[in-house]
This record gives sequence, structure tokens and C-alpha cells, in this order.
Amino acid sequence: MPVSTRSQFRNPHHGLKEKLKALTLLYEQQKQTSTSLRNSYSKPQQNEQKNVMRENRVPHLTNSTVTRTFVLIEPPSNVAKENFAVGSDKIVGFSCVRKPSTVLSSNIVARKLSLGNGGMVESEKMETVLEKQGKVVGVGESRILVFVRVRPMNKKEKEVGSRCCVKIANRRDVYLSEFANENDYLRLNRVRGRHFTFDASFPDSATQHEVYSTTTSELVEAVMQGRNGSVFCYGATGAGKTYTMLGTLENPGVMVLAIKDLFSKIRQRSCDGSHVVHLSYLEVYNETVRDLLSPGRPLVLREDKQGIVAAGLTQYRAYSTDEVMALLQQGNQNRTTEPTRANETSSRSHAILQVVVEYRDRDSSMNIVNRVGKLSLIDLAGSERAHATDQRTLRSLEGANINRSLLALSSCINALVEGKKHIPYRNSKLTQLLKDSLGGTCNTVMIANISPSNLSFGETQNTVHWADRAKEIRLKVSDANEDLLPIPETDRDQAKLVLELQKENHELRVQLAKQQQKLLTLEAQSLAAHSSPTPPSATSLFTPPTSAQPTEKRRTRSSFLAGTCITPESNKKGAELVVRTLQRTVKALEAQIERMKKDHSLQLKQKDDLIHELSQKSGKQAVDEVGKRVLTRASLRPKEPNNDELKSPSHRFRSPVVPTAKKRSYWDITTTNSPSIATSNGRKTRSHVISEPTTAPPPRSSMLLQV
Ligand SMILES: Nc1ncnc2c1ncn2[C@@H]1O[C@H](COP(=O)(O)OP(=O)(O)OP(=O)(O)O)[C@@H](O)[C@H]1O
Repeated sequence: MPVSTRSQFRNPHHGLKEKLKALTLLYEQQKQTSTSLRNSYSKPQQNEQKNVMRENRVPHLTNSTVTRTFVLIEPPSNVAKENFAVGSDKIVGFSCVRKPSTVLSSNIVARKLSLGNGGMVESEKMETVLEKQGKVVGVGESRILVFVRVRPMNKKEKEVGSRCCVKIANRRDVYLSEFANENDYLRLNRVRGRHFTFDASFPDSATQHEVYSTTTSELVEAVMQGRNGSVFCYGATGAGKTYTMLGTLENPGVMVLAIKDLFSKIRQRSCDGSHVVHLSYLEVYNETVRDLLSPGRPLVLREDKQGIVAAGLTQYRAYSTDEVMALLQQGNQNRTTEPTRANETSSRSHAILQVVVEYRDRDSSMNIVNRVGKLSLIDLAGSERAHATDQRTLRSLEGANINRSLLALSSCINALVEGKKHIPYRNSKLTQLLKDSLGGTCNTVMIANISPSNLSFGETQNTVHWADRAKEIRLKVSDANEDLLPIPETDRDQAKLVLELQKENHELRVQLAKQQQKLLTLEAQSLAAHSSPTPPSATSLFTPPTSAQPTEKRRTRSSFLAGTCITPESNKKGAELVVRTLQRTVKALEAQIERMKKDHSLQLKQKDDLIHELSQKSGKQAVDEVGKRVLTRASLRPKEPNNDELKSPSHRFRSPVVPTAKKRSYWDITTTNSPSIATSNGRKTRSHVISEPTTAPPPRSSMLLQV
């Protein structure tokens, strides 16, 4: 059994000293390792890191009473590795479409927060953190986006020498440092610090535009797609909620910037320029709901298909941003604000501005889509400690009510995070109104406003704690409120009329083709029936157009048909008329021929009679002469004019008289010059017979005269 010696008891710290030495050695080694690691980073990053560290240590160095014991929690090494470049953060895609599982992050939230510097997507980092904690967003779910904004230290805080207890690093990490109370000697040596991570965190230097573009601009885009969106500010009194939501004239806040953005987007996209923007503005003051645009009696909350609505709330139709601004100003004037110790213009009520946007857009198939989106912008009253505000009755009652409603909100957040079936929305008017934003199908953004002062550490810690809890609230993925527009009644009638006309037109064309076919058949039949020649004009008129025919002819025909609108009856009548005309012509011609025949025979008879009479009147000589001369019928014909006088070519074919005479004259010449009357071949002609007497034959002209 070991016996303890006295010396051992006398020197109880002997072992501890050795341990301390070993620990110091280990600490030195760790320090060297971390220094060498830091040196391996790039220079700008190193500088940034140094800055971060320096800023973190500022309060530590400035306060001499706590320098010995206060140790700040340094940002984790991975924070230092990340890029610190300032860029406007963006929430990407409120559509809540989820990607399939990946190796690193099996469930990546579609609502992404990307850094402009091309670094790792913020939501992915966040998702990795959540995944490690087993808090990953499920399929068909989305989560509330949570942001933290630190306001600058105010004059009062500076005057009392308060110190900054909030450090924002890497645009998303929040480090809270609790300074030990100088008078609390027991806790003087305690180190208190906490680290939180949010979708984005804004330092006191962040501008209103920066806050709007990071937190709400994508939400406005989702509202334009027909989804519902909510933005609410949460925090202690005087933390900067109203400044963030409403802002000032010089620095307008989220409400103003969102409405401006909304109007400009509607104007750009509304396909027919028509859009409807309805506005309502209410406050929850001491558990009563009041219309800020037309103050009057308190409103009653009712639940219908659209969710919780305030019955009788005025819905103003706004046509421009200026009009909305005017309404907003009017509403704010009606809002209950009172100066408190913590805030000179403290909001004593929760204010909810609701903008319903309805406009027509064209989808990818160029269909007209009616989209309706609702944007709720909420400025909550600040939570406060009783001792921080005035202790007057009304103020304390207000404070109690504010705290009660915020407590109800906290209970709802707790229940939602824990996945409870029953969410106590009914515990307060505020939670009833926020039901849709917290547990419904709505894209929700929460901005937690905090003060940097160590004097408000408790409130700040409380706010950040609830904001951290709110990150875990899961929302249902919302479908866009959009309808394909029905075709207007007038358009439908017109379309019907066009269809009917087209049908009628087609039928008429078919009928026309049939009639043309019938007409051709009739023509063919009539031509077959009357094989007599028809005038070319008539034939060509009714000859069906063939491909060989000139186009002009066909055109003439079609225009003729089109112009006169020939009916089957008129076609038939026309054909009959032509046939009758032709028949008449044929008959007339036949009659003429008959007449000519008769005349001719009569003339012949008359000539014969004349010859006979002449022969009887003249004596024997005459009879002999007549007998010697052969009188031909041709000789009795009237004298033909000279060939040279013949103008018409038809004379060439009339009679062979002239050539005969020529021949005769030729023979006359030859016979005159020739001693013999016989021809060379011995044949005698009638002329030869005439020339037989010894007397010289009379000249040709005389011979003709004799006749
Ligand atoms: N980011 C900021 N930059 C400059 N000033 C700010 C900022 N945030 C807040 N302030 C100022 O701080 C003061 C308090 O802010 P505000 O009224 O917005 O607080 P609150 O959270 O709305 O308080 P309450 O809950 O009592 O209404 C105001 O004078 C405001 O101008």
C-alpha cells in the first residue's frame, strides 16, 4: 500500500508545474504551426485575416480591466481561407426546384446565395453545415432565408463608452463577444463568445441597396413569377428594423426599393401593359388589427381559402411607385410610434404592408399567362426589457403586448423547427397574420437586426439565437399562382366566323368545279348533236381549257365565269342559242345556194333563147356566118376587163378566159404569119376552121365585136 510522504503534501503544485510546462511547450508548437499555415495563404487574404483578428482584438486591448482574461474565439481556419472580396450577394432561384443527391451535399437547397467572387456558393456551405448537423432540407421543401444586420453604434452608445460586441466575418459569420462586467469580479476571468452562421450578415457599413439586393430582390422576382413572398425584420427595440424596412428619404429601405423594383419589372414584362397592383397596410397594436390607410374601427381576422385575412381591410389600387410611396407615407403617419429610452422613434406596433401584383406575361410557348403574386413586408415592433423603456402604464402595456406577440412568434418558430403538428398561430394576432409566411407556401426572408453595443448584448444574443433557430424552419414549396388566360368571347366569335367562312368557301369551290364539269358535258353533248361547223369564236368560248392552251385564255375564261356567274340553266340556254343561230346560218346558206343555182339556169336559158332568136332573124349568111363561127357561151359573156386592171387576186381563179385569149392571140399571130392553116401536128381547131376561108381573118377585136 503506498504511503504518502509529507513532502508530497507540502509541495502540491509540483506535478502541476510540470504539466504547465508541457502545455506551454505544446501551445508554442501549435502557435508555430498555425503561423506557418497562415503564411502559406496569399498576401491579400493574409491582410484580411490580420484585419479580422485586429478588429476582434480591439475591444480586448482597449479595455485594460479585462485584458488579462478575455480571449476571443477566432474564426475557424476555413473562414480565413475564403475570399473576403466585397460583392453583392444574390439569392438565386426562389423556385425551390431541388437537385438530386450529390456526393458532398446530398440535398442542395435551390435557393442559393452566391458570391460575386466566384467562391463556393454560400447556400452550399450552409447546406454542408446543416447536413453535418442533420438539418437538411427535404424534397418539396424550402427553408427561411435568414440574414443578420448590425446597425452602427449610435451617439448615446458611444457617449457611454460602450464597446462593439459583434464581429461580422466573411459576410455570413457572426461572432458575439460578451464582455465581462468590470464590477463582476467573480466572472472577470470567464471567456464568453459565440459563433453563428447565416445566409448573409451585414456589417454596419452595409448600404440599403446592398441589403435589398441580397435579401429581397430575388423574392420580388419570385413574386413576379406568381409566388408569395414575405420579408420581416426581427430584433430588439432600436436595433434598426424600421430603418431596414422603411429607411429614410435619403436612404430608402427594403419596402421602398422592393416596390420600385416591382413596378419597373411589371412595366418591362407585362405583355399588354395592363397590370393591377393592390396595396394594403395594417398594424397590430395592443393585439388589435388596424387599417393604416383608412384608420377606423379595429379589423377582425378571418380564415378563408386565401389564408388569414383582415375583414374590411382597404385594398388600394396603385398605378405608380410615387402613388405607393404616398400611401406608405400616409400609413406611417397613422402608425403608432412613441419615444422610449431605447429609441426616440420606437414603433409600438407591428406593421404589415401587403402588395398584390397581378399582371399578364407570356410563357415560353407565347401563351398569355395571368400571374398573381403577393409580397408581404413586415416591420415588427421591437422586443424590449421592461427596464429599458419608460415605466409609464401605457408604454408598459404596449411593451407587454409586443413581448407577448413576439413570444408567440418564438413559440411558433420552436414548434415549426421541432416539426410539431400543432403550431400555436392563434396565440397572437401577429402569428395569425404571419401564418402563411412561416408555415405556408411562401418564400420567406427574415432579417435579424442587432445592435453592436455590448450594452445590448443580451437582446442581441437573444435575437441571434432566434434567427439561428429560424434557419431550421422548413417551408412548403409553393406553386406559382398563374392561369392561362381564356380567349376572350369576341376573339372566340371571330375565330368561329372565320372557320365558317372557310368552310363555306370550300363548299362553293366544290360546287363551282361541279358546275364547270356539267357545262363541259353539255357542250360536248350539243356539239355531238349538231355536227355542223360552228364559228370558231363559239367553239373557243366553250372549249374546256387544256394545259396546251395559253394561260391568258384560261384566265379570260375564269374571269368570265367569275364575272357573269354562269348557272347551269344559263349555260344550257347559251348553248341552245348558239346551236339555233348556227342552224339558221346553215339554212340561209343552203337557200342562197339554191337561189344562185336557179338564177344560173335561168340565165343559161335566156342566152339560149337569145341565140335562137338571133339566128332566126338574120339571113342565111348570117346563118352561115353563125354556122362558121362557133359561138361559145363564153363568147357571149360580157367582155372581161384587162388583166392589168384586175386588182383582186380572186380574179385569178374566176375563169380561164384571159389565158385562152392569150393563146388565141398567139395562134392568131402564128396563123397570120404562117402560110398553112394546119398546125404542126395536123390537128385542126375551131379557130382553124374559122380561118379556112380565103379572105383574111378579121382581127381579133373585130371578131369579138361581131359577137
Ligand atoms: N443601418 C443603419 N444605419 C444608420 N442608422 C441606423 C441604422 N439602423 C438603425 N439606424 C438608426 O437607429 C435608430 C433606431 O432605428 P429604428 O427605429 O429602425 O429601430 P427599430 O428596431 O425599428 O426600433 P423599434 O423597434 O423601437 O421601432 C434610428 O435613428 C435609425 O436611423
